[in-house]
Amino acid sequence: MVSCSFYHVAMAKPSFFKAEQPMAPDLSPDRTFYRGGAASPRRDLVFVVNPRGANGRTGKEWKRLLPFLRSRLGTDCNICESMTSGPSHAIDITREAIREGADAVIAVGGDGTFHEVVNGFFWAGKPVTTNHDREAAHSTALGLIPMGTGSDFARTFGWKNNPHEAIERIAKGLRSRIDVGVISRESGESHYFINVADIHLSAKAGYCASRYKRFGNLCYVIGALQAFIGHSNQDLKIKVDEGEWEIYSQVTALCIGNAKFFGGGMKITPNADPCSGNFEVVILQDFKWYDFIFKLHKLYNGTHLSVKNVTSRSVHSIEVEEISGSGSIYVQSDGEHLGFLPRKFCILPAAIEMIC
Ligand SMILES: Nc1ncnc2c1ncn2[C@@H]1O[C@H](COP(=O)(O)OP(=O)(O)OP(=O)(O)O)[C@@H](O)[C@H]1O
Repeated sequence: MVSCSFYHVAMAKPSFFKAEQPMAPDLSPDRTFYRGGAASPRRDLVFVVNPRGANGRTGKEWKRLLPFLRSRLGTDCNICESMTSGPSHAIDITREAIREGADAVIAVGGDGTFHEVVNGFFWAGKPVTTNHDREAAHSTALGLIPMGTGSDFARTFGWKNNPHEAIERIAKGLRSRIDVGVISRESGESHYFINVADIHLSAKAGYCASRYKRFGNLCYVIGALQAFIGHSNQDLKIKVDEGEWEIYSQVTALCIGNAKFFGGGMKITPNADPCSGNFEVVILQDFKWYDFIFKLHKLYNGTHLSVKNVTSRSVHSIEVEEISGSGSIYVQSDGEHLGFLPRKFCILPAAIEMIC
């Protein structure tokens, strides 16, 4: 059972705050939570809110949203809110909520916050599970109230940055199992992603864009322009589905899609489907700066796969190494800077149950 009122995770200050009205009188204080059970169906929903998301708009909008959230979900659910205090805090909150048996952990913010919540579903290479033995069959669902700058993951499902619609989805409670990507390297921890991981120019553009989030979606344009400075296409070594190494010459960007959109609405991997058990890998080769001017509209509407020097393939795993040995080829996942090549990307089919 999640104790919503004062709950401590790795930090000194409480992480969950009860954001609901008093408990219904017919429920005993030491009640057990069984998802979907007939006896006591009150569910613990933990909302992980990034108050700094979308340049601070998420925090303000969340405050306005709470009364509606309470009235729509508070009758059947215990609503716990937890504000993130900085980068990576959402990971700790999520792990703790799952261990305590939360029915769902719902990210409130953009793709970065959602990405951290997804990473909180795993620890030391394995899914996090509840501490309560009696709830061995229990699994915590993942939810999203998109309120970010780009909110790219939500676009694959056709969801808008509309919190009221998101709350209706949570109230309906429909769930589907979706795939998650895992990124590894020879040394170091695994890292998880749910939307798109990408390499080289686009990853560098994302890294640059993150410094200009105060300009809203314009940050992606500024980031792309900045990334072009000093950019050169690179030959990369690629191994797909544990096959032979192949060389792709003059790669501009390599994108691994579990879902379709990145960079604030660019439909980069248009055939990706988070329920398919595969990634779609799209590789752009030998692009010049003017190609982006003439082909940008195709990248946005997802019709770029027929363009010269663009290839697409469906894969379960892909390893990517650079040939030049510069150690400076950017990697990002879900819009978050991850470091530099080499990396291996594998799909974990149906890894998480998601509120859809
Ligand atoms: N309290 C906080 N203060 C500062 N940064 C935070 C805080 N909590 C979380 N963060 C960081 O803010 C980053 C961006 O947040 P988020 O993704 O929610 O919004 P966004 O960047 O505006 O949206 P999008 O990623 O969809 O473009 C996250 O990666 C997270 O690490």
